[in-house]
Amino acid sequence: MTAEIIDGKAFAAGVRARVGEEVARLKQGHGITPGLAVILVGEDPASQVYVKNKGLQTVEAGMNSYEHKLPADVSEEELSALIERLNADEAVHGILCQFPVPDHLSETEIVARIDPAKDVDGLHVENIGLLASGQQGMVPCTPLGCLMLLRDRLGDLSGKEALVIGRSNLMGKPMGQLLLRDSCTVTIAHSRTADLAAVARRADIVVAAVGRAQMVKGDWLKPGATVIDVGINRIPAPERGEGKTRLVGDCDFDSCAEVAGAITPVPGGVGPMTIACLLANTLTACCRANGLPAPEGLTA
Ligand SMILES: Nc1nc2c(c(=O)[nH]1)N[C@@H](CN(C=O)c1ccc(C(=O)N[C@@H](CCC(=O)O)C(=O)O)cc1)CN2
Repeated sequence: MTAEIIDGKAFAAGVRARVGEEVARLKQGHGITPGLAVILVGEDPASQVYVKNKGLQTVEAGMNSYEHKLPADVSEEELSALIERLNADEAVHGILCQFPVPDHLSETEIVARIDPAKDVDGLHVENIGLLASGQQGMVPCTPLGCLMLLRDRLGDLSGKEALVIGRSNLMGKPMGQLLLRDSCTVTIAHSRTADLAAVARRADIVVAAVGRAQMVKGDWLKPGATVIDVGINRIPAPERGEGKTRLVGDCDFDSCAEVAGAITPVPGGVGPMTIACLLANTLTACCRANGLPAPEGLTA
């Protein structure tokens, strides 16, 4: 079997276009423009690229973008004061702090200070609790993007055996909750899981978010399974020249594509969905803040 390649880049472009249409409608009908504030602490090169892309795509969708770049040695008090200002600012509907942050700052503390209604990363404990109890809150962007890709390919997910590999707060745990909400039978595997290959062979859906390059092999998969690869790992690529590198996922793409029914590539799979869903979440937060229904199909 040779798997269908799920084109996350094209799907994300569709989500962004839909967000843009809804934003135009919101402006025209209600005179409201959604606003997203992104905080970047320090000068991590990858984070700088992600934040720049977030700003560009926010503006492209017709929303206001507010970028706050803080020095790597910013104090917790200064960062908290900025978040307080953004919480109180009516033009700002979504707030996120780009991760990772320098070691002297706590990601948990930062998220705790963001107004849950503006927490477009969906990481505040209030939003985690709402998701876990099946209520409406903000849903983390990457798991939301994975869910959109899965629903698009498989339609109704109910009754599917789903395996999530990885138990991070940003990805594995919310992904498990979302799949459970769609009535999948969910297993969340991690570094202590015994015989992961045998667990994976039962799964109709495998979401790999473990952060280990090319860990999931094709002979772990049930034939026809849908594989969502969330990993973004840079590995040496001597075939491209001395010192060169390339991006790979948590799945060994070539062997998995031989067995899976469909698979996301890296790059060009889940990654682009993260920012598209951030825009969707900002629109959702803006609609809710103004007592309007959030557009259908852009949230879980
Ligand atoms: N506060 C947050 N911090 C971080 C998050 C997050 O969701 N919230 N996620 C990641 C970084 N990230 C967005 O912030 C992100 C990662 C990857 C991509 C992406 O499009 N990747 C491309 C490849 C990019 C490359 O060439 O390096 C792909 O997979 O095709 C977008 C956004 C950590 N921090």
